[in-house]
Amino acid sequence: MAPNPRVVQAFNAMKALGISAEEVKPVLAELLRVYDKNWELIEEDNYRTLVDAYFDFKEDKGTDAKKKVSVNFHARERPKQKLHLIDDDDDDNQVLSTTNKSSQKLSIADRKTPPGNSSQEIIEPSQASKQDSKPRTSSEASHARLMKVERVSSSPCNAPKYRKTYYDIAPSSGHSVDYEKELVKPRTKKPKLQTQPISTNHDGLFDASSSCNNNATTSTGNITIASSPRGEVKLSLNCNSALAQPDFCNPNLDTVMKFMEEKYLSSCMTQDPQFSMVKLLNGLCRSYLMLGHKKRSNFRSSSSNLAVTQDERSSSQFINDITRGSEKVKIPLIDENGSEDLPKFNYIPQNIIYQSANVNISLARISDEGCCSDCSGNCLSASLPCACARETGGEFAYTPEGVLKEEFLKACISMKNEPQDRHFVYCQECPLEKSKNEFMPEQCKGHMVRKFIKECWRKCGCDMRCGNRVVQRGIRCKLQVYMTREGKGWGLRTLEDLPKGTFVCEYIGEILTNTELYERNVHSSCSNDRHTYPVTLDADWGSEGVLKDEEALCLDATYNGNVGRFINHRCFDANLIDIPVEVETPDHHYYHLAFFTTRDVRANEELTWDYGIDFDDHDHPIKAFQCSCGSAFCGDKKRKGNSIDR
Ligand SMILES: C[S@@+](CC[C@H](N)C(=O)[O-])C[C@H]1O[C@@H](n2cnc3c(N)ncnc32)[C@H](O)[C@@H]1O
Repeated sequence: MAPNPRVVQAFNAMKALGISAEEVKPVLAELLRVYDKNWELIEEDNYRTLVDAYFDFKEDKGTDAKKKVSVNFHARERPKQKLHLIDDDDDDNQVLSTTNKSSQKLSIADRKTPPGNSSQEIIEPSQASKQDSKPRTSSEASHARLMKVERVSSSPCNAPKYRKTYYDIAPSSGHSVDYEKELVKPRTKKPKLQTQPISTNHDGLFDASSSCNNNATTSTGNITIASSPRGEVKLSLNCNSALAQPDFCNPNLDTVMKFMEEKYLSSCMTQDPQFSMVKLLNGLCRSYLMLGHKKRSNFRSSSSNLAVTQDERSSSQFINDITRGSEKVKIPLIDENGSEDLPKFNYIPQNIIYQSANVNISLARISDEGCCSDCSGNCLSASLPCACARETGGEFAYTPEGVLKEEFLKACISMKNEPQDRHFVYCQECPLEKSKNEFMPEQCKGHMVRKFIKECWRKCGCDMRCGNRVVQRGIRCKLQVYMTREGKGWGLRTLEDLPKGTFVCEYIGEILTNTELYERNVHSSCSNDRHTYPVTLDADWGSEGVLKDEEALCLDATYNGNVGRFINHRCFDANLIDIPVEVETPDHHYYHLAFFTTRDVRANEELTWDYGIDFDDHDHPIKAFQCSCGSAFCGDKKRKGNSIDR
């Protein structure tokens, strides 16, 4: 009978690797039995399954130890650039040092992990053939392979254990130097893996731009990705002592994976259109380092599904990104004392209508005079300001650098801090008063006239990079939510210097009618929540006749909001100012409320804005609180001081 051509081909493929048909035969027979004669599974990836099974078989039989295949990722002679195959003429049994001491890198074969160094590898593990289950299809088979991620170190702080992977790691030769291990090179022509070192910066950040950095033995933490032409992929994370502090222990790999899944798979991939592998690997590095720096990490889901890391010794709490990937920047939260409950709210990057608010967004409502359809590119670089600058007196509010123009900012600040009588308008029927007493409303107490910014929008001819589109492009600054020391609860600070006039964030929340807010407040008045989060959108209230209920709006960030909900109040000299911004609605019943810096703000300063509240007004939607803003101009302090004097 003519031999089965598939068998012949398999033998030929193995022969090319220096393995004889005699040796392959029993392995192939066993594979055919396990895979129900599914040749595709055996043939895919250039007979990878067969090769793996062969080596497993050899090892299980405990034949010649010298034939063990080992793969060296940390060799001193790490290939500096692209992939090579191991030279056929390489000496058998050549001993390679796995770790360059000066590089501080460790092989997974190291029995002892020196303090401050760690290495774990995520390796596509051994073939499914080693498992009992029989995959039915090729995709099931590869899925099975991918899903199984072996942990090199079984428990944090323990020395990594040897384990079988689809490449065996030769046992230590009993070298007396902890950092050095010997690996026996294969006698066979097993292709050497291509290693491509990818540097990380000192935050443990994966740096794609430096992925061509050939210096694989640099002492900075890095990720090494190795692959061979046969498709084997090995990802090795290295953290050096500069990154790992004394309390660093290898985090449990399952924990890192779970953390990654919660953080990235649920947020980045589903919500972030900018999701990329670089981001994911960045996250992996960060997560690994972060979790490693904690003696013990646990995950608990608050109502907002945020992954919280707690350090049990210092009881500090840390959330890597409260936005869950919904902003362009991550916004971490930290509570150094771990004394407070975590904020319970749902992060939303854009306002959302709760129920009855009438927010009429339609292109038809934007007149041709209300947009710049003839513009293109960047409106700020046109010789004459376009129609969108009309709202701000024929001049754009922004500079080409993207900050607010000095004069515009100055005017906004002075209207807020030194309001003149002419800066107030009075409603015929004030929605605020009406919600308090529908049948016998009191007289309107007045609403401050506000200067608006008007940004270009969808009907305009310019593009998204137009300098007159700042707020709509979202948060760009590095911010952090932290627990204040003055008893104000959570606060927001900047992690970088911010020039005067910089856009920081919007105040985002549910869009409620004033009546809805009032009812919400009545219902929640018995709750113990000491903080309140509403903002009235009353910039235009006095200028029209009588507003309908669904036109008198506010934003409530109590249950749904963005980072703006954490900005605390400061009397008079706050470093942020809230400015109304018209984007998609030409009427000013609804608008965006954007925060800009009032001066240069240094990194780590708390960001504050003046809520404009009257501490004597107990009916104000923002519940009165004892102000600890620390400002020399604190209205609450003055008020108390006066009442004591009296
Ligand atoms: C919009 S929230 C600000 C974030 C809030 N601190 C938190 O922990 O969620 C407003 C609440 O913060 C508190 N707050 C803000 N500024 C304050 C200040 N200067 N002094 C004391 N409490 C303040 C008040 O309880 C107020 O109702």
